[in-house]
Amino acid sequence: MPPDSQQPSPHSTRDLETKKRRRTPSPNGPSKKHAPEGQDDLPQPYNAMELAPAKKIPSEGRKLKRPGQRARITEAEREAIRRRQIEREREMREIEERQRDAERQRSGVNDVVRQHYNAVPERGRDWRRTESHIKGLRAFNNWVKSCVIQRYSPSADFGHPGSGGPPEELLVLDLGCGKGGDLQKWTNAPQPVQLYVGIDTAEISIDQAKDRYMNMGARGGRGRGRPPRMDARFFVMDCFTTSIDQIPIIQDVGFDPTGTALAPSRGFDVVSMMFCMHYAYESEAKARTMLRNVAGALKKGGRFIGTIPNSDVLSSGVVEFNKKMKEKKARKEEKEKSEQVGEEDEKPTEDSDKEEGEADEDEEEEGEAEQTAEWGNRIYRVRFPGETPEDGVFRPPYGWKYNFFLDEAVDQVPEYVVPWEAFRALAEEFNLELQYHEPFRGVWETEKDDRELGMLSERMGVRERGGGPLLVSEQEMAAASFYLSFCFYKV
Ligand SMILES: C[S@@+](CC[C@H](N)C(=O)[O-])C[C@H]1O[C@@H](n2cnc3c(N)ncnc32)[C@H](O)[C@@H]1O
Repeated sequence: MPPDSQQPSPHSTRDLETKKRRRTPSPNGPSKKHAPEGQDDLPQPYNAMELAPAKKIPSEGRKLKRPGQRARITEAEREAIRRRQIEREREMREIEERQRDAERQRSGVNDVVRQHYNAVPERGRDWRRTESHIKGLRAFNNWVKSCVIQRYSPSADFGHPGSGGPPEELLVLDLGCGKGGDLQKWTNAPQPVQLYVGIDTAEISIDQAKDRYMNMGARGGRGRGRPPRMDARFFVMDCFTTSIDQIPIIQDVGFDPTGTALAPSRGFDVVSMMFCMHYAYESEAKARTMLRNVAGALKKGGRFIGTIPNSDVLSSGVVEFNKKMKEKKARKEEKEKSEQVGEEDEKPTEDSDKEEGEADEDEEEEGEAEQTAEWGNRIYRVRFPGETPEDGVFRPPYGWKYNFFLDEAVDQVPEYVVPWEAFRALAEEFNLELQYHEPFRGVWETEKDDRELGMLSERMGVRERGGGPLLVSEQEMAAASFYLSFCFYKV
């Protein structure tokens, strides 16, 4: 509803604001025309004029309603009125804040994530490659995703000399596909893709993915000037609370609703989850629904590939933080003890109470004792809102929320730790067997000298041409090192 709408909601801030203004006399006194005597507190139809700035009120309207009244109010009374007004405004702000909190609780984490991704602007390929502050990181992350697609999307018999005939084309399901950033990578996959199905909870991202697909042919690649050969379909759905078999094409390809069937003969060849699965680790129910969707959609021998934050990095971060806090606490206790001994030895005088700067130091230590684990650099930041395990073992393995910030991309969105070993064990329940697991830095080390992937890193702007230096700064590399890539096989 536009701000000047005729019918504000009875609870809207605008309405509260209007009431507030009616009760608070303008410094120029009330205008007869706009606030007739005795009607200040009566409900009145909303009138945009009432909100007009006080300077528009004509000068004769400045007369006080009861001359002399002002003189009867003492300074103390005026101060009390001012304080009551401040107090009322504070209460109002608290009520509004509580309403917003309740709304956030009702709509849940998924809505926060959905709204965040819907709001991220699509700034185009050229901007991402030239203007972005984190173009090195973007290029590196995209290159790692390409490596995983190139290495792990082909079926086991693809390219084998004895297989004969044209290669079977892949059916690919991309969960949390976002704005379709991987579409081009799939059209360049070694084994051709017949069908790509992209699902995401953010409806605006899905619209942008559709546009991207429609414009792909025109921009180049295999389908230069024509729509790409790969067929693509897009759907909006929360894949962590809902079974994706509600989507007809998922049923058509083949879906096992338990996700645990052995050797299913129908299904997708590949399910991909890039930078997305960690949102499912809010609860066991969500993680299980997510894996049921993944495993239920895969046929025997199908690959589950993806990238997620590396729980080893998160564990080391919290261990280091808790160690530091423990050392500080010990130092503080030690200091307090020695002060007590000192106090017993000599009677304190006012002067000997505190040395210069001592109070500040104490306050600083106390403040830090209340801190929660947080680290990062100019590009990325991780902050746990609550306590974290001293030994770095996230137990139980669900619901370990942290807020994540990534320059230009993710603004304090809640994410959840995916404790690697627990995830691997859960995946096994769905007959998903681990094939590959590599932190991003390791992907660089092992693939940078590969003939094709090395060349690709140059074309994508990860390193300079001719095997030149990395175009990814140290800070960007630290942010990239937060992630790992994986591949499971459906048995
Ligand atoms: C960091 S983006 C990654 C997008 C894409 N996979 C990529 O690599 O460019 C994370 C995506 O996960 C999606 N997502 C988060 N929770 C989801 C859910 N419950 N169901 C489906 N998608 C979800 C978000 O909307 C967002 O588009």
